Amino acid sequence: MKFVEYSDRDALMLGLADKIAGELRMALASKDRASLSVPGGTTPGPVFDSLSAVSLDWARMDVLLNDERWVPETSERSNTALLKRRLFVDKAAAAVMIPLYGDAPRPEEKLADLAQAVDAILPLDVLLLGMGADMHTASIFPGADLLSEALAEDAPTLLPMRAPGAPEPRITLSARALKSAINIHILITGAEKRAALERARGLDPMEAPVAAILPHATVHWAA
Ligand SMILES: O=C1O[C@H](COP(=O)(O)O)[C@@H](O)[C@H](O)[C@H]1O
Repeated sequence: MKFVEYSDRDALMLGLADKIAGELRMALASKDRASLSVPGGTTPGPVFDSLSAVSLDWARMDVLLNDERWVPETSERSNTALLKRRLFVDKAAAAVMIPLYGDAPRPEEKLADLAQAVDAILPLDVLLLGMGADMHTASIFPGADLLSEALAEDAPTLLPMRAPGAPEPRITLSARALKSAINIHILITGAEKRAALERARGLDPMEAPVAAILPHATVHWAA
């Protein structure tokens, strides 16, 4: 694992957006289309704000979430709605969104269709992940019903997920799909998540799911 500490959160968000933009530019220089997967939640909004204003050939970009809460876009918990509000604006509005939600009561009903579109763009060129203080990443939670399936080396690309700490069903990229990304970054802020990260480094992914990704990732942190 690589660890980069920034002087403050503004420097973190700007520096990380710049790093990601550079990696996307590199990817677009050598092929027709490139891909970016991003987290939802409360942390990455400022990175999206910066990225959305970057001059890139966004029309050649496929963008998807790492995971989604199984709620419609009208819900304030919808990661898709966050992405549309903060990333798919300005220059980045030209990017193609690969959805992780479909209108059905349960994720299982849409899983095959959603997975087919994600499989078509793997491996991801750039993966940005978040992490919860409980050491979950994407929607791979400690104690989740399909945790061992999501961590398996032969895991499917997408899994439905239900966990004690998650109020609604989720859909998530598996650890296999995440780890296959070419450039992997994890964004965390604050003392609580820094301590959780240190704890996760010594734990098995069944206890600390983010540990499955850490050896492949650069972690970006500011207090
Ligand atoms: O529920 C989620 O949580 C994690 C962490 O979110 P944060 O609010 O602590 O930044 C996020 O990475 C994930 O995509 C999201 O669905």
